[in-house]
Amino acid sequence: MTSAIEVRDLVVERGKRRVLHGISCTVPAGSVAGLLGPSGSGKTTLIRAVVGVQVVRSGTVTVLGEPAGSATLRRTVGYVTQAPSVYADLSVRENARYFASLYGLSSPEADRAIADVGLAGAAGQLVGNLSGGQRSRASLACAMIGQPRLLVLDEPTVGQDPVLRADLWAKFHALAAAGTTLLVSSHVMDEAGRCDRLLLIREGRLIGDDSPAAIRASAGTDDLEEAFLRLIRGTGEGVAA
Ligand SMILES: Nc1ncnc2c1ncn2[C@@H]1O[C@H](COP(=O)(O)OP(=O)(O)OP(=O)(O)O)[C@@H](O)[C@H]1O
Repeated sequence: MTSAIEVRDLVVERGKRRVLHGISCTVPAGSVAGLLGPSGSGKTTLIRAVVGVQVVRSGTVTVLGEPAGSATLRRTVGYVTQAPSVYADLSVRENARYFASLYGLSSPEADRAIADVGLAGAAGQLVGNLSGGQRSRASLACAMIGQPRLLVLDEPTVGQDPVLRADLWAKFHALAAAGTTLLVSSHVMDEAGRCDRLLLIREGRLIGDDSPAAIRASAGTDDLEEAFLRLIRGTGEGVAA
């Protein structure tokens, strides 16, 4: 098994507080890994460390065999933050074509990414006039254009309706089947169940790193939401808190 992400003993301080307390985990290449945990538990901080924009106190983060943040990873890691990073005064198509041009790619690739996120019908609209959910998908399309080997998505389905969420998850799995690795943070439990592997963080510590089925078994319930509550509260059967 090749790893796309390897985190070893990662300690991060933000402000004067320690927010990650020695996290170690591995994400296999070509898998969809879900990152879950209560608000403020450190998900975005871990994501920032993986994409190489977070100063770390100690430990290592290796991405596709290189130290996180290496210049060589710029073209191979795509990152979509919670705040959409597209130009409001350009149309969806103009945004996508602009990002395509940065990768030396052509218009058809940009148009394909727009269609992949279900925005073909809104391609001519100014991003500033889109709904929040449409804007997030425009941002996702721009991140997918360069066909990154690792796609890191911070809450990509917020504001999407159930049909679009299902379509996006189908797309994520299609990308994984083609070899892309996805690290996806989410608060939505039915989405957690769609991941190959789940990383569960509580107060800056990893308290679960397994398949959804194994997480259910370890918490002693078939209901993933209840399993998370038990693990978060430290009341699961096999909880390593
Ligand atoms: N710029 C910052 N300076 C100081 N502390 C910060 C900063 N950003 C985040 N923190 C703190 O770091 C901790 C982890 O925050 P992080 O954003 O990683 O959590 P999260 O799990 O992604 O939360 P959410 O689900 O609400 O987005 C929190 O206690 C937060 O207050």
